[in-house]
Amino acid sequence: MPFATIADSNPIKLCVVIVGLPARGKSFISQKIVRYLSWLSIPTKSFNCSTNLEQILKESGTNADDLFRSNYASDGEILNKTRDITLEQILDWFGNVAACGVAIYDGINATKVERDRLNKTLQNHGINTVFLEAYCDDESIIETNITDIDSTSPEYSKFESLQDTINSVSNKIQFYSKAYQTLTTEDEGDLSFIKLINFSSQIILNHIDSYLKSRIVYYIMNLHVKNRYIWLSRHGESQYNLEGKIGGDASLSERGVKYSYKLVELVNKYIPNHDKLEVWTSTLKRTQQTAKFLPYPQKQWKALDELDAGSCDGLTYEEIAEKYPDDFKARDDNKFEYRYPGGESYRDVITRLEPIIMALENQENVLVITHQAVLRCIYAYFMNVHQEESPWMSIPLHTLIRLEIKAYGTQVTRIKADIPAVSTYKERGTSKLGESSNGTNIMSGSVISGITDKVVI
Ligand SMILES: O=P(O)(O)OC[C@H]1O[C@@](CO)(OP(=O)(O)O)[C@@H](O)[C@@H]1O
Repeated sequence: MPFATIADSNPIKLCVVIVGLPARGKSFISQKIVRYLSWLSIPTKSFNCSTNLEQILKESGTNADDLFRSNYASDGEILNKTRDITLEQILDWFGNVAACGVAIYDGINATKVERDRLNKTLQNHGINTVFLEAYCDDESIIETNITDIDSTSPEYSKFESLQDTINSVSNKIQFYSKAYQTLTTEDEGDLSFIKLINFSSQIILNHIDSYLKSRIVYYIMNLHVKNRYIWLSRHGESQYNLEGKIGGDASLSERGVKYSYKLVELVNKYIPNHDKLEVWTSTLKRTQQTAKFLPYPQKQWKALDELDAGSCDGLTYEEIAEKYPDDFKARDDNKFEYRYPGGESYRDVITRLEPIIMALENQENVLVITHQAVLRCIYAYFMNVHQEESPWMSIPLHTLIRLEIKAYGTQVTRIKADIPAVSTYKERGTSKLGESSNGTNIMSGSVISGITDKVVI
């Protein structure tokens, strides 16, 4: 029986209704919440009003410029239809796909009347609501958002120049601004809401009445939009890796020690501002020995320790297959959920990694040196990898991984250290480990920029 997660302890239907003028970072926040909650195994989906609006405009042959040059009418036919469709999609999702979970209504939701109506309808369908306003009057943030939208948002890819995007967004801002009412406790004190002022420099909370809502608040408080890098590495090859054994607290092999020296070089060469670097390791010897020569502040986190293999700790995969064939098969069948007797599953690791993710969202210039399973979980969060796939990803030894985190996507670059190491990768259906990597493949010793394992929103 797995440990309960916040998904299990909150079997509720929640709709996060986003409020805010264009270029306030609404879609960025929506997508981040989707990614965070999905990573925690909570069914979550974002429903985007402007995608629906575009479709309706197309079908009705209406020119978007004409609409946005007119006066805003809350009950105008096109806007009403857009809201109805978005709401229908959400009700349909809760009705047919997710018995419980979180829907994000990603729209402008400009007026008190519109919000009131939405709140009542959702309540009538047994759906709990929290409004999340992205309020911003700092022109520099708005300008940065427009530039980001121009380079990354599919909605604006049709425009040829940044100036076209600026014009289009400015028209929309003018259109909605005339009617826009910000959330206040005086006017809408009955609503449950989160108001972010100038991203998260100030936050107002009203009736945050459930654990799930407070998790969302805490998460958003840790977000920032600055482009930045996060650096990841497994420890150098360990004695246990050489012997094909899992778990334990072994020291580095000779080649592992070489990697710990090489890592200093790689950091100097590839990490900009490395003088301000912070190094995080687990509490296990092999990660600390790998960090030994790095002259930066170091933090040890118990949460970064390798997945606990329980009664299989210290065995090779072949020994596990022989001694515990049922367990061996059960793990191959569902590696994400399988928990070693007396140990952990990938799901358990994700639960304990939550504080690490919060801290990483809040920070830049961090090098995390940890283990195969833990890195898969961290990587899955940043790269939006599905939970069934994540335990099977290849995270080779002696490789520095750079995650370039941007508002609407993450790009991965792998830097191979050119020091041979065994492979610790076991494919599904076999107890044998993969081919040993001799460090001379095409990636060795060079930076492969632009290897985008996956670009996510
Ligand atoms: O989930 P799988 O693929 O077994 O990978 C996790 C295993 O990786 C290992 C190596 O085989 O991690 P580590 O990075 O700590 O060396 C084991 O200790 C651990 O049990």
